[in-house]
Amino acid sequence: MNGTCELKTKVLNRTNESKVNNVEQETQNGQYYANSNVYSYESVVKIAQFLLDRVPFTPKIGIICGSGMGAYWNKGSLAEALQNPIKFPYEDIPNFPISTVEGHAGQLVFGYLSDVPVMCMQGRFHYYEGYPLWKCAMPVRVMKMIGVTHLIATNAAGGLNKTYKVGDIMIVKDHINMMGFAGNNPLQGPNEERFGPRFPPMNSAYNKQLIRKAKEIATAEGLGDLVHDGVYTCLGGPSFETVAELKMLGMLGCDAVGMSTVHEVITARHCNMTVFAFSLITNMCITDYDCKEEANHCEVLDVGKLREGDLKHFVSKVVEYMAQTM
Ligand SMILES: O=P(O)(O)O[C@H]1O[C@H](CO)[C@@H](O)[C@H]1O
Ligand SMILES: Nc1nc2[nH]cnc2c(=O)[nH]1
Repeated sequence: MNGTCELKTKVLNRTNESKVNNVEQETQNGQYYANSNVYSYESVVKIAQFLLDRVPFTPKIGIICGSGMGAYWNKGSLAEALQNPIKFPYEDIPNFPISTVEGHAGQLVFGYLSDVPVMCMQGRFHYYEGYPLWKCAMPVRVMKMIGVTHLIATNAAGGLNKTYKVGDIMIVKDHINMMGFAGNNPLQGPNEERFGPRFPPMNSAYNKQLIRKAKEIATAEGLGDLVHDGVYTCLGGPSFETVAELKMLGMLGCDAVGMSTVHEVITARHCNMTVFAFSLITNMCITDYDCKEEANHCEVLDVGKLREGDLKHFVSKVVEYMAQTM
């Protein structure tokens, strides 16, 4: 595998400061909230318009590729499989953050999956990269402004549920917003009603019909043994969890743990997108003090590579089904 576990040379200091300042200036209006989103509604529309001006179709399905699933060296990966792709490196999109994590190529790709137009984030943004949650989730709003109604969020996660195995797929049926417990939420700050309501409900965040159908698809495609549904939780990272933390998360009812997705889903539901999400279980969480193994990002990327064919096939079928229901 090319480039496994070498930190990208593109690091935060390549962020275009003047671009970021533009957004801040548009939104300050004499009031600045340190913890709140500096992307005004208009600035998100502008980003969407920049992309719409350059793409001859408008996708209704948006996909976020998890670690290893959107790596540029994984030629068989989901993002690399889009037909007739039009690619936008993040640094070329006005006011967009950049990806700094190995396994996240750092580009938006528009193209066709099973003849259905989609847009795909080949690389997402994480809190531990230094981005606030509202910035990590901002591209979801761009998707919405482009016309996306259905979000597929994928991630790599550690398996807490003892019945899971490395390489399994956990369809997310619910999440526990641990960062929210600590008062951190992507919707913090003044609410922009044009995106959604001040107090969005989350009890039906993950579409039940899609969960049911995805399980049927998995069975029909011979992936039934790999697929579970469960509860995902996101911690801030970048450190992996201690044994005590993992034991606690298990007791709380978490089946898988990662460092993403929850803030994207909250933002998507806030603007009324239909959400489907799944985790690729890339490692089993270590809850035994005598275990000599340690969690590591190489393993996460390697399992993404191993499962790329199955995941591409699974997502293509889910996309086909979604397109029929629109
Ligand atoms: O959630 P994604 O981006 O798939 O990646 C997961 O894998 C990385 C750790 O190996 C972390 O970024 C964690 O969030
Ligand atoms: N927090 C966390 N994120 C992950 N991403 C992939 N595996 C893991 C894990 O074990 N813990």
